Amino acid sequence: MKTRRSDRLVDMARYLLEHPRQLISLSFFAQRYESAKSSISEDLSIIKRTFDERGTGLLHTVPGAAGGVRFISAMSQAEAQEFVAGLCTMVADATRVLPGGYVYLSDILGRPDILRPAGRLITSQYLDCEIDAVMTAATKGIPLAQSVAEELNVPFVIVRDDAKVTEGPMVSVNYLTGSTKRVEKMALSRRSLKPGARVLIVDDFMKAGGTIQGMQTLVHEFDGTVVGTAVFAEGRSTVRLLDNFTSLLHVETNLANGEPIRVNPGNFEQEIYQ
Ligand SMILES: O=P(O)(O)OC[C@H]1C[C@H](OP(=O)(O)OP(=O)(O)O)[C@H](O)[C@@H]1O
Repeated sequence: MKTRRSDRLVDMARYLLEHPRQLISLSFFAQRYESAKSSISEDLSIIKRTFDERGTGLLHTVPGAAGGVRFISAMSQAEAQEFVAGLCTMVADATRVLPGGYVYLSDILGRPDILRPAGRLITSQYLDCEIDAVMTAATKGIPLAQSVAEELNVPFVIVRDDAKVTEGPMVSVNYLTGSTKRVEKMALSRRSLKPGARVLIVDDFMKAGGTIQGMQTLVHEFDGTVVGTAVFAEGRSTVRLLDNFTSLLHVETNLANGEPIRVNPGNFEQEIYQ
């Protein structure tokens, strides 16, 4: 039975949002709603206009017989600025300061209402990048990595600080923790990444960057490519082992003027879209 336009628009928008970065042919929608391709094409124009006006994300059209449409999850500049301003206020709490320049974030990174927009904002930094997997280090980076992976519609892989029998054969690397100048080990199951995988590295917090650097080394052990590195927050550190990364927040503690904590927007690209 032919589906009315109003019903098609609601269901089509939901389907697109639930299948980000997947190319979906007009024939698929035409069969799903028993409607003509010309009607589907008009439907998609309405959805694209609304998504653009509301900052929902991008709807790319791929022309040709093998073409279709692809929804790209993204966050508009206005929404990003408002979201990060709220995070700055939330994190700028002296009781969050931990020894060694770390900050307690686990409550914030356990909230779906924060993880979802944080995943969209991080994803927005890589709109034109092809990404096969998200990589994070156990444990605190896992919720954020899952959110980013969901917005990219790709798997996320978890690097551990020790080999596990239950992970099968593993690839391990040693890395220098900049903060404590100790040599540490991290390992990833051989099954986790295909050779040549394009990987986005995500973590909750970066201080010296040793953990991130270790994950970058691991990606190269799989002959992979590091597409980018994104952290929820970067702390200040006398040692900084890498400088090419994206952060949502910049956190300073133990400030010279006796201020317990200062939180500002990180270095994420604000001119995302719109
Ligand atoms: O930039 P660096 O100096 O390497 O520090 C950032 C590390 C340290 C901390 O993890 P831990 O608290 O060590 O481990 P877990 O996430 O398992 O709690 C954080 O989650 C980052 O992964």
